[in-house]
Amino acid sequence: MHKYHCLNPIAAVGLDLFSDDYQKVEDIKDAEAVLVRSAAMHDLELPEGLAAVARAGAGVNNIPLDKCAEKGIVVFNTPGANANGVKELVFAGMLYASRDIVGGIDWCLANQNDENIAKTAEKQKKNFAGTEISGKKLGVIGLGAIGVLVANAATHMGMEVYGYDPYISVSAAWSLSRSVKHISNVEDIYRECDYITIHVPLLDSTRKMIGADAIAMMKPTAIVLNFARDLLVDEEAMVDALAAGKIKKYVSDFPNTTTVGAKGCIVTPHLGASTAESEDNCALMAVREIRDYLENGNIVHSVNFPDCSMGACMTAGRIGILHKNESGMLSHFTTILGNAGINIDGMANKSRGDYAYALIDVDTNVPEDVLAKLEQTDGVLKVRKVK
Ligand SMILES: NC(=O)c1ccc[n+]([C@@H]2O[C@H](COP(=O)([O-])OP(=O)(O)OC[C@H]3O[C@@H](n4cnc5c(N)ncnc54)[C@H](O)[C@@H]3O)[C@@H](O)[C@H]2O)c1
Ligand SMILES: O=C(O)[C@H](O)COP(=O)(O)O
Repeated sequence: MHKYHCLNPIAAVGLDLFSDDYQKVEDIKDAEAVLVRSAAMHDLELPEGLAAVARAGAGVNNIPLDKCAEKGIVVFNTPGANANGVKELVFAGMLYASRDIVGGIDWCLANQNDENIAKTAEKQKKNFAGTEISGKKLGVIGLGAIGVLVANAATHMGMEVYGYDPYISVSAAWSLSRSVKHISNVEDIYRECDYITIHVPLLDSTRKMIGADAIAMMKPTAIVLNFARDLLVDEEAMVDALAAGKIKKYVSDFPNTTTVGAKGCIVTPHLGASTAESEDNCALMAVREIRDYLENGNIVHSVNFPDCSMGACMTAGRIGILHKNESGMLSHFTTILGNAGINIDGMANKSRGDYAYALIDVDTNVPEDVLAKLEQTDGVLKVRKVK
């Protein structure tokens, strides 16, 4: 019986994919797999039996990836599964920032008891007027699952779109509209664009990527949208620039004491992926990833180990070895198995940065003492007997 624990509510349509061989447990200590959305895992004690964490979503800054890797815990996310939900909210943010829609709604509520509200509104509406997005320049920083959808949709809204992503994947590049202008210097976006939207992961290299210098380059009419993570932007500098009228609006999906209530800030409560469709897509993908790993040893969409897949096991046994990406590891494994008289039928070994994974199909059951020898090999993080 495989046991899983949910650190956040996960959509039922996903959990329903678990077969009768799976049991939901209330205590993480008992879990072989964990499903999580944005719950902070950095300070959690990770149980010895934990084999996999699936983030039902994109951002994994709430998960200690290296600590998990060192303990042989494979972390997955669900790339693209909530991208459309975010894309739609980005357009809502652009439109909300273009006219004072929030101020207008507030005005209507404040005047709800005015019998002449219809007439008064006609006089007051000029206070909430703004501009249109069609014909404006949009800069998209980060052209992954979300950035590509935003960029492409913006071209259909009549916007002139600039895209910046020095690490763009081949599949994202194929998906990107030919109308999107390729920008190789992000400063061109800061200087030229009316709307700037950021869609990069929060990493050490991207923290405060939009800093005071970048903000100083922007037009006084610029609108910045941040549906990625608040720490990507120097928000103190942003709030100062807004107060001084140096830029027009900052739209963020990440409420905090710096931005909520500050002049020019429109803040939503992390709603990007909070749609039925996104929640279902993420849950389905996350559960499939966990099942494929626990049942077949396959790693698909991991963020701390390489992807490595051999389909379903058709031989007598299969083992998965999570190990450091160091020389000589494979020869240790083959020697230990060979000395035990175990023939290797098939094998895949993939690496990613400091970590690697070997998936080995064998023609006989692998006994406990052989598994122990593999586990005791220097550089081995965890050995899993899949079959
Ligand atoms: N508001 C929400 O609810 C919500 C929902 C989903 C994702 N997100 C956030 O949005 C981020 C992006 O999501 P995604 O699904 O598009 O991820 P993704 O991995 O598909 O795309 C990220 C892109 O950023 C690019 N990138 C990385 N560093 C860069 C840099 N320095 N400059 C320019 N580009 C860079 C990568 O090459 C990649 O193409 C997530 O990491 C997450 O933090 C927020
Ligand atoms: O990175 C993500 O996928 C988003 O920030 C969504 O987070 P959530 O699943 O907590 O809504």
